[in-house]
Amino acid sequence: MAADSFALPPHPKIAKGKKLAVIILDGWGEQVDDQYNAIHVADTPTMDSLKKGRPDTWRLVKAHGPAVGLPKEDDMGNSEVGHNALGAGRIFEQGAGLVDTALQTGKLFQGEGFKHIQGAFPEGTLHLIGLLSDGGVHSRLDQIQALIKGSAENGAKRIRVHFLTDGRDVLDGSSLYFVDELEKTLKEVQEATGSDCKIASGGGRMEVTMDRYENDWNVVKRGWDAQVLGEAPHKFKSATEALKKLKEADPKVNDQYYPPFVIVDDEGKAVGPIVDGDAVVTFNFRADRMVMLAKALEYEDFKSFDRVRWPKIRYAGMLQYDGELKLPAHYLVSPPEIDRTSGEYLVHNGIRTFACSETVKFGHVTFFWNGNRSGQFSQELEEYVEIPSDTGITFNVQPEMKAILIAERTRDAILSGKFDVVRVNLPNGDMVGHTGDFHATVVGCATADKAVKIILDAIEQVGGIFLVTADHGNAEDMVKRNPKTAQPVLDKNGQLQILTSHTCAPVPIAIGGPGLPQNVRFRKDLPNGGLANVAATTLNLLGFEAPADYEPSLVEADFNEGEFRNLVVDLAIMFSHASYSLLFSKAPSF
Ligand SMILES: O=C(O)[C@H](O)COP(=O)(O)O
Ligand SMILES: [Mn+2]
Ligand SMILES: [Mn+2]
Repeated sequence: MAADSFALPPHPKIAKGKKLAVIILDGWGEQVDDQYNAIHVADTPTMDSLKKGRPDTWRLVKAHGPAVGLPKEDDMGNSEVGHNALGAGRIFEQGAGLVDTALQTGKLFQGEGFKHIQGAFPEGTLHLIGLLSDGGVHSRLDQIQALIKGSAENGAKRIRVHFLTDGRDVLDGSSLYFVDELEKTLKEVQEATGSDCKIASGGGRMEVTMDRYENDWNVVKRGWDAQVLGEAPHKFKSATEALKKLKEADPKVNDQYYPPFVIVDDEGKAVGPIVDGDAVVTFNFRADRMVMLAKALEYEDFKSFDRVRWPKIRYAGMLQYDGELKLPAHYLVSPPEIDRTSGEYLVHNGIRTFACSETVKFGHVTFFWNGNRSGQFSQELEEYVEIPSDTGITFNVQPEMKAILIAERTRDAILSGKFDVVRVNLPNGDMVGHTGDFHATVVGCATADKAVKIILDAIEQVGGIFLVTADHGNAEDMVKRNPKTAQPVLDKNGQLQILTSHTCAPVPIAIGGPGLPQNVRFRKDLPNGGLANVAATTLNLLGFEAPADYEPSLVEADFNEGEFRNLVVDLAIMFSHASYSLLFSKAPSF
């Protein structure tokens, strides 16, 4: 597309020139207000004040299922699809659905990526690495099963699976079930095709491999040692034995945090290290938590940790994870082509942008926001600030996270006058919510609310506009519920089942600030509005018309500000004429 076609016409009724703050509360949905809703229990005066009695400037938007490009209505939202929709202003079919289609049509096994790995099948082993659950956020069990089956049918003679247990997008403790299902599939495929299929290593997703945004390379190194080198502090004969024994040894260990382990044969030898001539597929479709491993597997020049051995392999991602870096070079399914994001439009229209979060969410307001593209569109017009996250602790230990620092940096950016728009992600509701620690999540939500206040105060000072929303639910529901009655479900011991995952709840969106023109309010004719409608909304608030193919803006302006000012002046003149006429007992002459 030619650069000038990025030029956006001015909005006919909303003037340019007001500073805009776009605040994303990560994992902050709207749900029944009971004692399991950490947002409800938390002290959140700022968010409460944006809602109460403000139907024109507060509403809910959809953040799950097809509204954000996911295959099914019961697919909970997540950060990738949520921020993609927020930034791109359109709904793209996301990785989950694209992989489904490629598997159903069989195209996955005919594409360039599969042909690439197939080259290793005659002599080498096919290794499959990724998250084992049916969460549907990073990967899905049924896709992994289809991939194993299809690979064996298409020539893979030896398959080794290196899995990561979940407990974050699904209930903690469910990993035993998923391992069982995986073992069944491996056995079935082995019997049906004669391929030698085994689990080779494992570990919990937060402890092994699935770090993101380079927060802690040790996580990836622990995985590398187990998956590639076949070395880990724990060795077992089977994955089921591993999960059971590790839990017995340390009852506090949970699915998210299992230490790395390798599966060994009767001689104690690892059954599946990755060696020269092998093929590797990282089967997560979601990018953020696979990029670091992809770099370790793919880059010759790599210094983030000592790989000890860098095997010469044929590697493919389930998808290409980074369109800008072209990482990895080979992939089984083409990623959604998220183009012409709102960030790109802004730089073409001279808007100066500040984006900020802490490491664990930094890529959300940059990489995901920009359509899974690393780097800035413009060095001159954009500044991206990353506040280092805590490492080596779970976020319930420090539930305040870096929210106040993010807010203070953003406040300073607003007051500096150097930016037209700031966008931030406040991580607490999500990151602390994922720990399942209710009280810590309450503290996290209260902190996020304080951070919102800091940013809103700065907007007040500069006469600007704010837009506060969220990317999906999490902290508003911390227990598993019966879908019909909404009552909490107890486990067989009569205990509440803690919900560590996201939800399908809608999320709030609020606009305001002294710069919000009095003629602007939320439309009432978009009851099904979702996150993809937010980009056009922000462009409007900056005084631009949104691109024609963007999902419609959530705001309407019933007359323009100039008209509004004229009306006020006319009324004032009328009033003074009337007073004058009355004073001199003459009939008003207008
Ligand atoms: O990766 C994670 O932390 C979870 O699977 C999903 O959380 P997010 O979508 O909020 O990042
Ligand atoms: Mn999120
Ligand atoms: Mn999350």
